[in-house]
Amino acid sequence: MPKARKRKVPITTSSDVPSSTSSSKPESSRLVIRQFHVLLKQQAQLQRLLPSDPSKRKELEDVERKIEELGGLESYQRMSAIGQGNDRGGGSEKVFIGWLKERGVHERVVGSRTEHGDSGKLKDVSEHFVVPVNTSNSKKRLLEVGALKPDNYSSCSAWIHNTPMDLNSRHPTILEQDFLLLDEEENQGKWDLISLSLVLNFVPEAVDRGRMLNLAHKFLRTEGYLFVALPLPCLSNSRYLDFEKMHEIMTYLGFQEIQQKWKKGGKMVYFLYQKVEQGKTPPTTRKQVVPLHLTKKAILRQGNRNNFAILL
Ligand SMILES: C[S@@+](CC[C@H](N)C(=O)[O-])C[C@H]1O[C@@H](n2cnc3c(N)ncnc32)[C@H](O)[C@@H]1O
Repeated sequence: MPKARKRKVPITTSSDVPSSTSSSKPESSRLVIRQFHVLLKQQAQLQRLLPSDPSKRKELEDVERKIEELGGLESYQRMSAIGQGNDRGGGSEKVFIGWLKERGVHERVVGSRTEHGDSGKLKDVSEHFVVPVNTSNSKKRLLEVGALKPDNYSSCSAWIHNTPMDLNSRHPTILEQDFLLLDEEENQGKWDLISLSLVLNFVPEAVDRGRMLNLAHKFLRTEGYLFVALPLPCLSNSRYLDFEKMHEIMTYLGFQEIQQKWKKGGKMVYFLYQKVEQGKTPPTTRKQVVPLHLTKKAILRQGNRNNFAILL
């Protein structure tokens, strides 16, 4: 008898919508997270098709209804916060902070400036969010994209000025903002540190993930640090992305990989990148014409894989 084929379960997929989204069990939260990722991807695809194919409206409405039934972004964030504790033994900020300390970043801050402490060195970005303007010895300006909690970096407040941001703010001090829609001119070279922890895998379209990394490069000052955390299967078991390709994408964008952390059979992979000084980047890796193979999905591995990809 032929062997029954196991159904492929991509990293972002699950088959059933759980009947309740209020459970705090890790399996239940993972289920909601996966289901949510699938629906977001479907929503993005349908939104792209809708202008040329109005018949997609009904499908889009169905998908959006399912997102609502799952509890929307708020439910997803609640489940992610549970996952954050259960799967990783705490937030990934610990990894980022540890790496920054190893590099002595915390030692280069003179004094501990408060948000309003240096007159003339502050710039209003909104009514509530004040970010210090770049000075080499001032607190490091961190943009934490995808912040579920406002105080992830409070233990480093002497040397980090954090601006937590999310599509859906869960706290008055978290800026509600889509990173992809930030003003490019206003943010160019403005940040010392950017964190994209479990954010790239939330973004439904591969080209938007590439754009997110490109913007992160633009928004960092030269030699600034980018922290990226992803579920390990995004690299270890993707049809389209592996460690080598990730390295190629990041190098092309103008990042140097400084640290990498993951373990076999583990759930997460963490990277620390540094924005390479303009003059030091080899001319061939600068942003001229993007090599074709970085703009299209190319199969790297066959078999039972997920479809995670990043395209430039
Ligand atoms: C899985 S949670 C990650 C939370 C936390 N950073 C962690 O490591 O556990 C992903 C968060 O990223 C946010 N997010 C996704 N795309 C975003 C964007 N373009 N701009 C701002 N936030 C975004 C989502 O709203 C969600 O709250």
